[in-house]
Amino acid sequence: MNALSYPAVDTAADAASHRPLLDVSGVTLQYKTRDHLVTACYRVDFQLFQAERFVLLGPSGCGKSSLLKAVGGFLAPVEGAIRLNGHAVTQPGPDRMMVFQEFDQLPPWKTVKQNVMFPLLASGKANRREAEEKALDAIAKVKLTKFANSYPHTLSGGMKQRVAIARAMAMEPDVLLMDEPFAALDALTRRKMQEELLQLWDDVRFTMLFVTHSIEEALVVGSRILVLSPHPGQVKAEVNCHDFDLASTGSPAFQSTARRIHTMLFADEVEAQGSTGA
Ligand SMILES: Nc1ncnc2c1ncn2[C@@H]1O[C@H](COP(=O)(O)OP(=O)(O)OP(=O)(O)O)[C@@H](O)[C@H]1O
Repeated sequence: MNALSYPAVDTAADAASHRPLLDVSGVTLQYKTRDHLVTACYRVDFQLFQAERFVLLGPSGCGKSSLLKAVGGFLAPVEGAIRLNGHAVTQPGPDRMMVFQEFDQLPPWKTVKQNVMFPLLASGKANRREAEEKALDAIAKVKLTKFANSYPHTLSGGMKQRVAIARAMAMEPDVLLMDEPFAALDALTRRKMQEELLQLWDDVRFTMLFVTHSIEEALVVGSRILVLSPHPGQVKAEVNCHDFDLASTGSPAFQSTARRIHTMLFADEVEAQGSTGA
């Protein structure tokens, strides 16, 4: 921990009374390829509490997506443990729903409503009537009621991402996992989606683990940020940023925190280049 580190909760008493929803402890993730063993991240620790908006921030290749996959149960740690509600994560489950960057994550032959209903039905979480009710409710929350019977190819990129968010939210997961969900959108739409996500959070108070490599996006959408070093990712610091939103991007406090994170990431890049002789 360094000067940018803050406690997750205000007092030791608070800490004792709050069990983390998600506990990632000493997690190392690796990929075995035919020729190499790639270490994606090394001994990463973080804890996520109910209704937090927790952001994994770091340069390309530092293992952010890999960490999200591991929390999703798609990639097993070679070292350390991941616990959700005190239980070891060993496989994917409906308690963790993922939203990806890609616009083609929605089957094109299903309407918006059918897309949102699908995981509810496939997981057995709801019967058809309940699934329809939950789907329409989630679709209304992302302001797409008028498009409930439209097909994905008739929607804009931003609208497709709202459907993907509605589909995940309808499952009422313990944690919503978001892998750079707005990265492929144009700047204005991205900003609008960040605003809508924060409104949705105000309304529903879900728990979110959000991956980005944009410092500004991390500060806007997050309540807490885990800053990771370059490949293989290691925890650099935790930054408390729950006071920031889109309205504060021009404020001196926002700008100075953004600069401090930038310096931290950039210093790492220089170190990494130095160590490889680049
Ligand atoms: N399926 C895979 N097989 C082998 N190596 C992989 C695989 N997926 C990721 N990696 C490697 O693991 C490291 C971490 O990748 P990861 O995608 O988790 O990083 P990231 O921080 O999400 O990057 P980006 O911001 O570019 O998406 C990288 O070196 C990457 O090349």
